[in-house]
Amino acid sequence: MNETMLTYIKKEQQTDERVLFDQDKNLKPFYDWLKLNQKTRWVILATGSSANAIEAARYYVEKIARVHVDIRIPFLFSNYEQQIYEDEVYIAVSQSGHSYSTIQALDLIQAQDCFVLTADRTSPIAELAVPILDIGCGFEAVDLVTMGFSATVVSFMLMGLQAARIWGRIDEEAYQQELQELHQTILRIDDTLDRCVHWYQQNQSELMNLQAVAVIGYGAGYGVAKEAETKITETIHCPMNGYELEEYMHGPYLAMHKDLTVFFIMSEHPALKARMQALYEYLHKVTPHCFVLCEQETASVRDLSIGAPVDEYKSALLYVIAFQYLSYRVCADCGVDPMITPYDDFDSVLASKI
Ligand SMILES: N[C@@H]1[C@@H](O)[C@H](O)[C@@H](COP(=O)(O)O)O[C@@H]1O
Repeated sequence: MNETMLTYIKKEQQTDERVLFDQDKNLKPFYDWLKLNQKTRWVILATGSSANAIEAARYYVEKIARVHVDIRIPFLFSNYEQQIYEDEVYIAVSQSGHSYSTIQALDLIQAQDCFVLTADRTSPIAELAVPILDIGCGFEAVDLVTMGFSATVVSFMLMGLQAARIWGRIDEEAYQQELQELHQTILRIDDTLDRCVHWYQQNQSELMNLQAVAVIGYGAGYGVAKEAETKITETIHCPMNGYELEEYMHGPYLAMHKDLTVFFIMSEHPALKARMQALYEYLHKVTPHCFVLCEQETASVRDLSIGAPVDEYKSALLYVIAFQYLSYRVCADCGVDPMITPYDDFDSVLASKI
């Protein structure tokens, strides 16, 4: 049987559990480095889903380890931002290890603290003389990655959590509790997928006919919105943007119209959730195609509930499944194979992947 995106969405829970259990082996060079260094400016070089995954995990890492995470676009870094600062540690993230711009940017950083986080130790990025950190998810045959996104989120959160532990930001008890909470969140992935399947079925005819899409989030939900943008654009090919809540209110709202479908990621943050609710009240008078993603069960079949409270900072692991499944299912229902595109030669002609 051919593998599809769904094959890998279904593997997320067990894979993330493995990432958790294997962290000391897979992330060892970074943990060893943490014992000798205390650099608090973490520069990430990543593109596409890898950058989105770091965006989804960054606020957790920044909060628990008290570091600053700076996600840079590799091509801009290589061509315009070549200053290398001694107080920074550089982490290039590429699941496949084939993204040319990320490899090129990493190659420019010499004699500095740097690491590569990849799922393939034999890939071109792993050939650079840089310590390798393993995402630990193994090979994902479907390029439209889902399992690897989730595993990258977990890996980066663990890197932050270990920094907090090793640097004494938290004690052993707090570390164990965090680890357990992360595990409990991972153990809800399969249930969340079941909820997404049910939600999709209830709204199938509407979700199959997306004209234009906006996904709005804040905090970790912003990373989810950006990954939704990547995934929906790569698969369904409809006009699509992922926005941060307040940024949406500074211009993009002017492009709203009655055929726009809007997804509101309402993770638990007292002030921002209320602000998102206010935006929802306004937008849903303009377009009937509004969908809310939240913790609690509601009376509306349009709302996708993840069923129980989750730490806002860990919530991306659950909310992202809605957009992964949506991307897969709309293609399946429309009889489209997202792996087949008229632009199969793009990567080789433009050499964006090597
Ligand atoms: N179309 C793919 C994206 O889906 C992927 O997210 C990105 C980064 O890939 P990697 O994490 O392997 O560097 O590369 C391409 O742009």
